[in-house]
Amino acid sequence: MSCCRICLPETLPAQQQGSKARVSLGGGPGSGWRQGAAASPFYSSSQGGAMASGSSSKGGSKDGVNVQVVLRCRPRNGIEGRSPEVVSCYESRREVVLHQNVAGKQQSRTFMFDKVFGPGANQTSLYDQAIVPIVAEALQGFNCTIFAYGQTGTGKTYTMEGANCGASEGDLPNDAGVIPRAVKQIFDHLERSQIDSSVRVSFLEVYNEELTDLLDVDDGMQQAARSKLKIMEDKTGVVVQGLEDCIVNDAAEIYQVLERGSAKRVKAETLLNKQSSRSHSIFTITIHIKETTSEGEDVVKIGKLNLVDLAGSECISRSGAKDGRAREAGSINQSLLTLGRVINTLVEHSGHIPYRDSKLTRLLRDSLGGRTKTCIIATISPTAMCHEETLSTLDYAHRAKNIRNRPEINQKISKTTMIRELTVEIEHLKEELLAQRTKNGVFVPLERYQETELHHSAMAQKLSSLEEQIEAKAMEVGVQPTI
Ligand SMILES: Nc1ncnc2c1ncn2[C@@H]1O[C@H](COP(=O)(O)OP(=O)(O)OP(=O)(O)O)[C@@H](O)[C@H]1O
Repeated sequence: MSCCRICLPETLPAQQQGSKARVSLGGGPGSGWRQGAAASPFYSSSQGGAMASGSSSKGGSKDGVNVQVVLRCRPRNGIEGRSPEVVSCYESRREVVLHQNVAGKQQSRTFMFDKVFGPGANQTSLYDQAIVPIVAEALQGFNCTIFAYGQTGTGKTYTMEGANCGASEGDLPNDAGVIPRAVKQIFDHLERSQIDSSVRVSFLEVYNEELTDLLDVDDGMQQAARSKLKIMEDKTGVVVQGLEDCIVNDAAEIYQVLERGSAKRVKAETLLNKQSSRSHSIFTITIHIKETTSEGEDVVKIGKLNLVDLAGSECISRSGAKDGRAREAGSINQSLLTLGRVINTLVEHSGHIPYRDSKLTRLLRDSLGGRTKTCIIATISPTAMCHEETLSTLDYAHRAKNIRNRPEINQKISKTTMIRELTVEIEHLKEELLAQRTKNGVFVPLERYQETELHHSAMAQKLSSLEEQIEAKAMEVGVQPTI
C-alpha cells in the first residue's frame, strides 16, 4: 500500500507558505543576501542608498490610480500574406485607428491609450518609455504587475521575453523583451546603489486550469506528469503552496532560470503562430532591500514584480485547434473570458467580482482592483485578416484603462521580525529533514489522505461560497467587505 507522509507541524507561517527558498543557482551564498559596500554578514549599518526612506507603509494615492494600458501593434508577418493593413498608430497622440470597409464605405474607430507603439517601435523604446518607471516602483517597495494580452501570434511572448536572448551576459540583444530588461534594471540598480539586498524568482504556469512550477527540477517530465500546485488565500493575499522561490545572485542567473522555465511551457503550432504558448505564465521577481530608519533600526523593504504572459485569445476555428488543442483553446478562452468579466465588473461597479471563477483571476486578484500597480500591454496585428480579434482586444484593453487600483508600499519588516520568521522556517525545515531521515513523521494510508484532502477541498469551497455571499451582501448594502 502506498503511503503519504505528513510531517507535523504541517504548515509554515502564512508569509512563508509557498516560499520554499531553494539553494541558490550558481553556488552563491545560501542566505541569498547581496551585500552593499559597508556590509557585514546578513545586516549591516550601511545607509540604504538613493531610495532609503522612513518606515511608513503607505505610499500610494488615496483615491487610487488607473491601470496603465499600453498598445503595441506588431509588423505584418509572413502568415498574413497580402492581407491589407487596417490599423494606424499615432504614437504622439497616443491613438490607434482601426479601419473597416463596410459595404464600400470606410468606417473607422479610434481608441486612446496611455501609450501607443506602432509596428516600427523596437523593444528598447517600449521598455524605456513604458516599463522603466514601473520597475523603479517595484524597487521602491510596491507590488507591480505587467501583463501582455492579445490574440494569438500578436507578439505577447516576443514583448515579454523577446527573442534570441537566452542566457546572455553583459549587454542584452536588441530583441530582448520586458523580462530580461527588467532583470537588468533591477540588478544594475542594486549594484549601483551598493545596498544589502536579496532577489528571488518564481515561474508559474497555468495550463487547463492547473498550476505547475516551471522551475521544479523534473527534467524531461511532460506537463501532465508534473505536480500540481494549489492556491491558498490568507491575510497576506494569494499564495501558491509549494511554489519554489529561487534565490538568484546576478542577472545572468535569472536569464538561465527564465530560459529553463520558458522551455517547459506548453507550446504548439497553430495556423496563426508556429510557436504558440498554450498556457499563461507568471514570472515573479521579489526584491528584499535593507534600509536603516532614522531611529537606527534595520528594516527590510520588499518589492514584487509579476511579469505575466497570457496565452493568446483566439477564434478556435481560425487557429486550427482540434481535439485536445480545442479543449486547451476552450480553457484558455474560458479564463480570458473570466478575466474580461472581472474587468467589466470592476469598471461598471456592478456587484460581485468573479475572481474565483478561474485560477488566472484568483492569481491576478491583487493586480486588478487591489493594492498592486498594474500595466497591461495589449498586442495586435496590423492586418485585415485579424480585424475581428483586433477590435475585441482594443475594446477589452480600452475598458481595462478604467480599473482603479489602490497601490500601497509594502509594510517594511523589522530585523527582529525577519529573524524570528527565518528562525521558525529553519526549525520547520530541520523537523522535516529529521522526519525524512528517521522516517518518524506521521504516515497515513493514501486513501485516508485523499479523503482528508477531499474534505479539505469541500470545506474550502463552502468557505469560498460563504465569502462570496458576504461580499455580494456587503456590495448590496454599500459597505466594504472585511474578508
Ligand atoms: N513587434 C514585433 N517585432 C518583430 N517580430 C514580432 C513582433 N511581435 C511578434 N513578432 C514575431 O511574431 C511571432 C509571434 O509572436 P509571439 O509568439 O510573441 O506571439 P504570442 O502573442 O505570444 O502568441 P501566442 O499567444 O500564440 O503564444 C514570433 O515569431 C515573433 O518573433
